[in-house]
Amino acid sequence: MKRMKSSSSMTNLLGAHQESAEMKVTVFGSGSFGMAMATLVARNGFDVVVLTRREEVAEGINKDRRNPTHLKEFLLPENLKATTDAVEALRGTSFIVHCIPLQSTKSFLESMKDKIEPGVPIVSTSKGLHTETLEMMHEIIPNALGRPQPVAFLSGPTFAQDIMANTPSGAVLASEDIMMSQKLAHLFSGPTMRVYPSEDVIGVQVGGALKNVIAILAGVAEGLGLGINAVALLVTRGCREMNRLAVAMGGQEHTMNGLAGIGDLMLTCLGGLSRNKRVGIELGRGKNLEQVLKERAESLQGVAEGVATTPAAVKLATRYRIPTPIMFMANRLLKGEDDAANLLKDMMEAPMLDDVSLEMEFQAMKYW
Ligand SMILES: NC(=O)C1=CN([C@@H]2O[C@H](COP(=O)(O)OP(=O)(O)OC[C@H]3O[C@@H](n4cnc5c(N)ncnc54)[C@H](O)[C@@H]3O)[C@@H](O)[C@H]2O)C=CC1
Ligand SMILES: O=C(CO)COP(=O)(O)O
Repeated sequence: MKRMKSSSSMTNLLGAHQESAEMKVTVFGSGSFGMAMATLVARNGFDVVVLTRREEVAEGINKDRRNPTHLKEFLLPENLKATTDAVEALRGTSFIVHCIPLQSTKSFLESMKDKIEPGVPIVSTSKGLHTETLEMMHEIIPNALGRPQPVAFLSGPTFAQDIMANTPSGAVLASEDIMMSQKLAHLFSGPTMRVYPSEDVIGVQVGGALKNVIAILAGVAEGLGLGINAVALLVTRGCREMNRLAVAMGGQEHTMNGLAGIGDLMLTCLGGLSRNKRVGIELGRGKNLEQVLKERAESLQGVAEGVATTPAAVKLATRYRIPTPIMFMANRLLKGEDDAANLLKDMMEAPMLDDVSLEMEFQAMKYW
């Protein structure tokens, strides 16, 4: 296919999809979401190259048009290729879609910093908070690269499998520059994907990170066999915690009421495909976290970002003095400090404090 000679600036993104056949997109990561994003933009006509760590994955994609480890039931578009060579993956690229788990992003990007052109936009799809530094992707990316880089954040209720199946989905794409959000949102949009541009970089990222924490507890309730009332109770009260913390951190309430907030929370907590909810289900059934994570790693079930995000979420809630008893419950459970049944009993017995100030509610929390 015909390529633009130099495609590293935002101006090259103007006019897509008309120019899509001339633009190359690089996707970092060949896991479930890397494959879904690569397929989505390939369907929009871009030449896509997936950067993978594994030769057999690159070979499967290039020769058989299937990823042998993730979503292998789906035949991939012909204009989607893969390589293990970062220089080849990035040569002449117009933008990058980053689909590497958040906790691994710093070391991954540090190793890539000399290979990524400073003007190439990176669209991050990673959902989480760094366990130790509490950073989000808008901090991790420039810190790892050691320079500013145009960045945007795509988040919403988008299970990889449904994107591959080409059923209707929607998401939000945020960057500090609304013009850039609009252009990039357009590149992901198509007959089965609506992407809404936003400037709320914080809200979009916090929504995607915290919904995974609540999803673990939704899974726990299901694993304990407590019924849908209990799940709805946890998810709704969890949503309130998520919104309050996001706003305290600088996110906008309307973002939390949209696809990147409640939309993703509903999908993850109530849909059947969530890895985070699955971790919770196993914990609710009595397995310990170590056992659950070992089994998931052995069967390549993919990252459950909520596990590493939960300790960071409670530290941020403490920093901002936001009462988040459900997130604290998740943290105690993951740390093995209490069992699920006890924690839920405590939650039901906690005093009703809805008509007091946030600070009084924060001080009245039991565990922290
Ligand atoms: N799977 C889904 O439905 C969705 C996932 N996401 C987010 O996308 C991100 C990626 O998720 P998935 O693709 O589902 O995870 P996954 O576990 O299926 O794949 C992760 C990929 O990253 C690679 N990777 C991990 N550590 C690496 C490192 N240090 N260096 C190089 N490559 C590394 C793995 O080899 C794998 O290809 C997560 O933050 C997730 O929350 C967002 C929306 C939907
Ligand atoms: O973020 C997701 C969908 O929007 C995927 O959720 P899980 O990571 O829990 O599978």
